[in-house]
Amino acid sequence: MLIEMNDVSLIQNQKRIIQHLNWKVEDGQHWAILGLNGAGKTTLLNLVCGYLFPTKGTMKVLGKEFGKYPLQDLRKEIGWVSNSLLEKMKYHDESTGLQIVLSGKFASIGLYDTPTDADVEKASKIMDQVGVQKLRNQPCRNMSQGEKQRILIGRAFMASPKILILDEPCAGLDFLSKEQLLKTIEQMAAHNRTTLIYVTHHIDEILPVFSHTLLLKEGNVFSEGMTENQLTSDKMSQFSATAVHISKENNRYALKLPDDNV
Ligand SMILES: Nc1ncnc2c1ncn2[C@@H]1O[C@H](COP(=O)(O)OP(=O)(O)OP(=O)(O)O)[C@@H](O)[C@H]1O
Repeated sequence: MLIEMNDVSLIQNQKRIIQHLNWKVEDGQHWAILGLNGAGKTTLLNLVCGYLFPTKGTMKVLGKEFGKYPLQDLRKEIGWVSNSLLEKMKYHDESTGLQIVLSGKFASIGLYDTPTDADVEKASKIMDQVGVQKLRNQPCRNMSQGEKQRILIGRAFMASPKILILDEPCAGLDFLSKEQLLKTIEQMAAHNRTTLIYVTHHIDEILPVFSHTLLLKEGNVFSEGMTENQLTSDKMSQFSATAVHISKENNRYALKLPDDNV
């Protein structure tokens, strides 16, 4: 079991942000977390990475109970690609694609340590998988946002994490860059043993590789389980308190609102 949360609640500033949450992630699964703004997605990720502690309930991540194991060691096994990481790339404008990917081994963003030949070989292989070999010697300042996202995903794989959190990776990407990034994510899932947790507001980003989906609402699990049982018109209408229609074509989900609900 990779993540095990039992009746977890989190209260901050007198506000109950997470309420009686139960969630289990097993080896070999890939999860999507879908929630509207303010549902508690970021808070849930902060709990998983040990940046926040449950007020009530118990949780284990990678089999380790919180408070009984050094968090530093645990965090090395969890990658987190987020917008704030993308922001930090601004301070490494001169670093090349290869340097950024390599730096994942040392949990830094720029490269301050000397990599071995084996590290460079591993980084090169990852860059092939992520489709960014052409950015090997290109400084970050010349990269598009979509290219930076793929470089950051490559950087995360450099540490061979057991869990990789992809926190709204398609936010701000144009439709072509988004499709390219989704393809990259699918490929990485096929080539690595890392469990992916993909956080999003949009159901069209939930690719077939995400076997399981958690619908998070008001800090609670609205529903969870096999993706095809979550992304149905009935369930999504209840979830969003709006009549919505879900369709699936070429293995991709789409959501449509009736005209009078817009
Ligand atoms: N420290 C805090 N004190 C009080 N309330 C907080 C605190 N941190 C978050 N919240 C509230 O908890 C709720 C969940 O926030 P969170 O950022 O986890 O949601 P989210 O699902 O990630 O949202 P978004 O999709 O908009 O990024 C929000 O209503 C937020 O205002």
